Amino acid sequence: MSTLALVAFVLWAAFLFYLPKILNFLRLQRFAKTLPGPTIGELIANVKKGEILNWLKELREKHGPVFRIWFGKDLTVMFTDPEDIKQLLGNNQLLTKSRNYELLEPWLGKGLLTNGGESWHRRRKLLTPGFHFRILSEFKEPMEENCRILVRRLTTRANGESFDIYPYITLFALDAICETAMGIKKHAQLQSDSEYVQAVQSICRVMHKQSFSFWQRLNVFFKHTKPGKEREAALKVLHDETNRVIRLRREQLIQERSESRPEAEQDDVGAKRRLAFLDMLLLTQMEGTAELSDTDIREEVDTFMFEGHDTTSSAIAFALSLLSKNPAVQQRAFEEASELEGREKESMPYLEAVIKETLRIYPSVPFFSRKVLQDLEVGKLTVPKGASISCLIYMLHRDPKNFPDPERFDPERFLLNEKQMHPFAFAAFSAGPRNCIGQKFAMLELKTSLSMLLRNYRFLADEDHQPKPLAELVTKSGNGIKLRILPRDQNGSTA
Ligand code: HEM
Repeated sequence: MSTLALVAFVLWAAFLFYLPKILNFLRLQRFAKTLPGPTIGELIANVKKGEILNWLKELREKHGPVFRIWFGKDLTVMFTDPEDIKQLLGNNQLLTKSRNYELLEPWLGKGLLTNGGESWHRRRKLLTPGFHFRILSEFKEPMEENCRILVRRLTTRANGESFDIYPYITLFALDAICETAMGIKKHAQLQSDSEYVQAVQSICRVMHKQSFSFWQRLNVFFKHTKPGKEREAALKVLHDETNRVIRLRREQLIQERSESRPEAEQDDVGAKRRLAFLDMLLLTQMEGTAELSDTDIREEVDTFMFEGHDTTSSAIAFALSLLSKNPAVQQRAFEEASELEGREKESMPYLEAVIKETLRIYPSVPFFSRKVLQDLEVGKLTVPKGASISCLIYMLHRDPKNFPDPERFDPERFLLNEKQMHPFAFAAFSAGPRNCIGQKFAMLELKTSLSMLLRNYRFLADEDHQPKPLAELVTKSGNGIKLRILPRDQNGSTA
C-alpha cells in the first residue's frame, strides 16, 4: 500500500470513528440553543469570583426553572422544579453519574458514590445491610461518647466570645464515622489538628475549581500545575489514612477470630450480630463470599470516610449557626432535647424539623448530576443523549411555591405544611435507587449531637458574621461558622 493510500485510509477510519460523535455534538448544540443559559465568559468570570451558589441563584431567577450550562464541550441541563426532579430521580435508566464525578476518581476510585452500572448495583446490595437499623442502634453510644468529648473541648470557648465552631464539629464527625462504621477509635478530637481533615478540605477546594474549569479538566496538564500538586499531596495523606484504618481493623478482626470470641459475633440475645460497614467488607473478602480486592475495599472506605463526615459536619455547623440567630427556635429545640433526652433513636419532631429546615437552606450536597445515555423526556423537554442533567437542590429548596419567603429559617414549615408540600420539594438526601445510603446514620448523628450540645450550651449569634455558603462538593461556609456560646447549668439556665 502506498503512503498516500495509507494516509487516506487512516483519515477515513478517523472520520468514521469521529462522525457519530460530531453529529451528536451538533445535536447537543441545536438542543442547547432552545434553552436559556449563561455564556462561557460568564461561567469563567463567576468561577473566578468563587461564589457559584449565588451565581446559580441569579441564573434561576433570570432564566426560570430549567436552564443549561456549557462546561467546555460538556452540556449540563439544570433542573429546579419539584415535578421535574420527581421524574429524574424516579427514572431507573438514569443511574450513571455525570463526567464531573470522574474528577473524584483519583481519590474515591469506583466507590459507591462514583460507580455505575452492574458493579454499582452489586456493591449497593452488599453495603446496604451495613446501615440496617439494628446496627445503627449500636452506633448511638459511640456517637454520644464522642459528643461528650466535643462538649468538654468547647468549655474553653464558653465565655460569650465569638469563635469558629466548624473545626470542632468536623473532628467530632470524623471520630464518629471512624468509631462506628469503621470500628476504629481515631481520637481526632484529642489531637489539636487533623492532617486528614485538612487534606479533605484541600482536595475539595481543588476539585471544585477543576469541575468548573475547562483546562483544569485535562488531567495530563493538570498533574503538573500547582493545584495538581496540591491534589497529589492531599491524596497521599488521604490514602495513607484509609490504608491504616483498614490494616488496623483487619488485624483486630483476625485477633478476635483467633481468640474465637463468640460475643464479638453475637448480639445480646445470642443472635448472629449484624456487621458494621468495614467488618462486613473485610469478612466478605476473608470468607470469599463476594469478589472484593484490597483496592475495592479502600475505595469504599475512602468514599464513606468522606461522605460520612463532611456532609454531617456541614449540617451540624449550619444548624448551630441558624439556631444562634433564632433564639425562640433554639429555646423550643432545647426544651424538647431536655424532655426527650435518651430518645434520640426515636421521634424528636421539633429537632427533626430544625434539621430538615437547615438542610433546606444549606443542603450538604447542593447539586448532583447524571449522564443521559438515551434521549430523555422530562416534562415537555427531550434531553438528547450525551448531555448531563443536574438536580439543583439548592434552588429546588428555594422555590417560593413550596417555601414562601425561602431565605427565612422556619422549622414550622416541616411541622405544619409537610403534607401539603410537593413530595419532591425537599430532596436533601436525594431519592430513588441512588439516594443517600447514609441518611438514617446522618439523622441519628445529627439528633444525638445537636440535642447534647443544646442541653449543655446556649448558642448566641455573632451579629457581624453571616456564613458565605460555597459549593465545594459539600456546602461549606467560606468564612467559617462563627458564633458565641455560654454554658447551661443543671436547670438549663445560663449565667
Ligand atoms: C446531612 C448528611 C447527608 C446528606 C445531606 C447527604 C446527601 C446525599 C445525597 C444528596 C446523595 C446523592 C448524591 C449524588 O447522587 O451524587 C448522597 C449519596 C451518598 N451518601 Fe449521603 N448524605 C449525608 C450523609 C451521609 C453519610 C453519613 C454517609 C455515610 C455514612 C453517606 C454516604 C453516601 C453514599 C455512599 C452515597 C452514594 C450512594 C449511591 O450512589 O448509591 N451520606 N448523599
